[in-house]
Amino acid sequence: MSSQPYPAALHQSSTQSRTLISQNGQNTPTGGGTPNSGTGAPELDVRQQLLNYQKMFDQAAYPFINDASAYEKLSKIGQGTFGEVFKARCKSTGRMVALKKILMANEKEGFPITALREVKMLEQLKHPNIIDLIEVCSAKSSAPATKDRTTFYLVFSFCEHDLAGLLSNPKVRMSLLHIKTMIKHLITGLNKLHRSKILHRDMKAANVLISREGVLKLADFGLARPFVQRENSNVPRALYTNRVVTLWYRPPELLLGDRSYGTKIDVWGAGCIMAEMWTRQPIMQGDTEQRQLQLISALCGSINQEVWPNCVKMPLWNAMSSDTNTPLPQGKKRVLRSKLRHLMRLDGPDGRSQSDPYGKGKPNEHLPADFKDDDAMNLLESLLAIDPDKRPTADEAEDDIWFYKEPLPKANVQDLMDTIPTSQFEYTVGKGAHAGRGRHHNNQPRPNQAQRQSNAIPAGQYRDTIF
Ligand SMILES: Nc1ncnc2c1ncn2[C@@H]1O[C@H](COP(=O)(O)OP(=O)(O)OP(=O)(O)O)[C@@H](O)[C@H]1O
Repeated sequence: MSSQPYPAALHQSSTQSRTLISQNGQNTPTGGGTPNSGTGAPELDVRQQLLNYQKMFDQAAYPFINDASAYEKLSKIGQGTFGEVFKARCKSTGRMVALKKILMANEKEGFPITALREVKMLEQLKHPNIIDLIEVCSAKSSAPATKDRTTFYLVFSFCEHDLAGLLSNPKVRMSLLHIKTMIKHLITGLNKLHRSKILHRDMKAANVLISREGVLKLADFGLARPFVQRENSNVPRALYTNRVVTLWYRPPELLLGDRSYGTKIDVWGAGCIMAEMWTRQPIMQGDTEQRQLQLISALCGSINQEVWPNCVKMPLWNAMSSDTNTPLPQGKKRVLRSKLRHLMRLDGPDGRSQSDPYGKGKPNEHLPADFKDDDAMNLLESLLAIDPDKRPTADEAEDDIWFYKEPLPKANVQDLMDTIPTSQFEYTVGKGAHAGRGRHHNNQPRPNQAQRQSNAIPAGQYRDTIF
């Protein structure tokens, strides 16, 4: 495996990279000038220019990028929105990796800017609880239709499991200690991300991977972006795209059209994931933005100025509240605590195994009848506060009292991993739980998540429900 740094070109904007990487070291793009280059050369039509750029990319040499032939592809493990993901083995070291293919098909600007952003951010994010980008590598296609076309891959250290897969497997029994350890890892990874001034913007159980050694890693930085800390509240925040975060994990401010959101959108996602550790399914599964708001109100209480003074400033507040079938119903009590308490008391403070991971059976008989893990519940309540300003920062959450009480979180959940014979990917790929993973930025829930809930749900039909 190469320990070489990423190529210089990858540190530049994609436009710059076109001029920085060339076959013979000359710093000029092949294929003529740009439409208004002012050289007096005849302007090329756009299509021809694109072909020229593609040709330039295909002909270029990438001296700092390893050839993908250093890896032996073993199986396809995922179909991301932006390309396929393969499990592969490094031929020289035997190390298992995940190769994420970067789709170049419609890329007008050479190396895709989204992938470039992902690479740049992951470079800064070296942390045990964040997926490790090992390198970028390239390969020439041998298929007749795309012969000699260059394909790039992001090479990640391989993780055996993802949290969505683990939670959907009834054979995986998690103790309170396992849950606490994994939540601690999740929040520690998120804290590293936010301290590095990066928003994840796609927090969900499917984007949380777990290594064979039982260490949780935040993954999928395809939607992540750097942010600027607002030092002075009089200075308006930058406006970001609102269409982020998979619907079921999307917080109220995004659903109400906020474009100057901050780190608390990820904190809400962490709260949804924390609750899912007990419910074993996403806690609010709406099929439209309006419905998602209704489900949030049904579980977390009505959204209004009493609980969130600034809610009326949200761009869609008026539109949503004047709707005759309003997605912002009033008079709804917050029932998160009462709904989850039963599930949470299924396990003891000593971290004994759950007797029934789905909470359908009797509560743990070793526990006093009035046992409740109030500290876990208090943390969860705060992560899922309707008002983003009332949610803790990841830094505050990492320091939560729950993590300092028995059972203390461990370094890893290796003992849990040892009870699972095969990789979750092998268990689920092709069987539904991870099939057809499209990124879910629109109104349609991702099929894999719908399929996770119950075998009784026919393909294409989704529950519109709270867990
Ligand atoms: N390091 C890894 N180890 C094991 N599997 C991985 C790894 N990285 C990604 N995968 C698998 O590939 C899938 C897609 O990867 P990823 O989420 O990064 O791509 P994406 O295009 O952003 O996908 P999505 O559309 O699902 O958000 C993951 O859900 C996971 O199943």
